[in-house]
Amino acid sequence: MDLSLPLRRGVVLILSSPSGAGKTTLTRMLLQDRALDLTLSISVTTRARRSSEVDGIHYRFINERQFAAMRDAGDLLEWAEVHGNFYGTPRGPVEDILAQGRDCLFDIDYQGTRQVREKMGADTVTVFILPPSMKELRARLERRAEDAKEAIERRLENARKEIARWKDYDYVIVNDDLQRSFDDLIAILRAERQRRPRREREIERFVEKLLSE
Ligand SMILES: Nc1ncnc2c1ncn2[C@@H]1O[C@H](COP(=O)(O)OP(=O)(O)OP(=O)(O)O)[C@@H](O)[C@H]1O
Ligand SMILES: Nc1nc2c(ncn2[C@@H]2O[C@H](COP(=O)(O)O)[C@@H](O)[C@H]2O)c(=O)[nH]1
Repeated sequence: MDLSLPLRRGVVLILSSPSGAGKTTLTRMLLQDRALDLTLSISVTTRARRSSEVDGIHYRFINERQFAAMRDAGDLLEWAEVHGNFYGTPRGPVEDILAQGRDCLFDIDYQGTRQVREKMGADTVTVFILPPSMKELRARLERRAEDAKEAIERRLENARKEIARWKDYDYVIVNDDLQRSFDDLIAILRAERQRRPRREREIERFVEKLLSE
């Protein structure tokens, strides 16, 4: 057995939703729970920074020329144009996290989800977050008050197309009660971490020792 390899395969946990359904809020809750030991994949984007966002923590904010250079150099694991801006996942940090057998959390759209699933296969676990109603989705975007009125309208127009992708996902959560949605996410993560193919090396080693008794 190669002792340099991690005992467990890391989970590639992807959250997607229409804008305003709550995936960023849930992502932050997951990251705040240190015991879960999740690491966020920090995307690059050409979108303007919101007042509540910090460069390097929520996104790396770059211009279109820098984005094209990363994409053309093969430095992005996936990328997509979403609501008129470019977004992408830098490849290096994700590979480092998974090589350590640790889990990586992604907040990306359905186009990126498809690309990551194609590349990472069975390591991928995908969760789609739905709003309880379209009225509440609008209310959340307006209450958040981080985007211009036109940007909110554009996001709401795109929401119907995005919601139609729910069948592409392994799990679907209707984010009505935030705490219940969070609990559901933790249940999904715990169960996925226990799946036998992810723990093959760990269990193999244990059984070897068990049978040698
Ligand atoms: N279950 C919930 N009940 C009430 N408000 C919520 C709930 N979940 C999230 N919110 C609020 O809704 C707003 C939008 O949430 P959030 O920013 O997490 O959405 P998002 O899906 O990440 O959107 P985007 O794709 O635009 O980043 C925030 O103000 C957040 O506090
Ligand atoms: N395909 C990708 N989609 C991404 C990435 N980072 C974020 N996103 C998605 O974009 C929209 C809008 O996000 P916002 O922060 O501007 O509200 C949302 O659906 C995100 O999930 C990425 O690297 N790749």
